[in-house]
Amino acid sequence: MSVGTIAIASDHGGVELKALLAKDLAEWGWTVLDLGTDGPASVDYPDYAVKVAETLKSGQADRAVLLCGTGIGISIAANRFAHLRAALVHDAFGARMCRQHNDANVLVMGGRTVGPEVARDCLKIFLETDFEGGRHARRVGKLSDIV
Ligand SMILES: O=C(CO)[C@H](O)[C@H](O)COP(=O)(O)O
Repeated sequence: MSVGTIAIASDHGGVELKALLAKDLAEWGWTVLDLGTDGPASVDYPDYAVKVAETLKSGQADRAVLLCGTGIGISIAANRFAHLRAALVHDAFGARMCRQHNDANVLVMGGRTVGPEVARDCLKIFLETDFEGGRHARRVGKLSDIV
């Protein structure tokens, strides 16, 4: 039985890590919407942030994973959309805090900056950690006021 639906996308710099994480997600019971890219050919990371933004906007998924070489470009692109709170994460602490304090709905990592085991840990924590609300809800609410 599916535990939920999650979108995943990357440019060529994150495509190998995407394949590993998509497999993990399926094994953990998630329905995975793989929005590409599908191979090593060079592509442009903003296009994949747009795909994720559209997928979350439509309600087909309410969480996503985005990957590029460093995670930097694709997180910049994702955070141009008001309904995305994309967190570039490199370790377990960041993965936990982006959920507890920031209610991040997009986990971003770099295929060239984190190894598969760290990435897998971060993803698991991201999925299993709840938003704490309270004072953080006020601050996250203010993010929505920034146009
Ligand atoms: O990390 C990235 C953006 O932040 C890209 O994956 C990276 O810039 C792609 O580089 P190249 O075209 O040299 O493979």
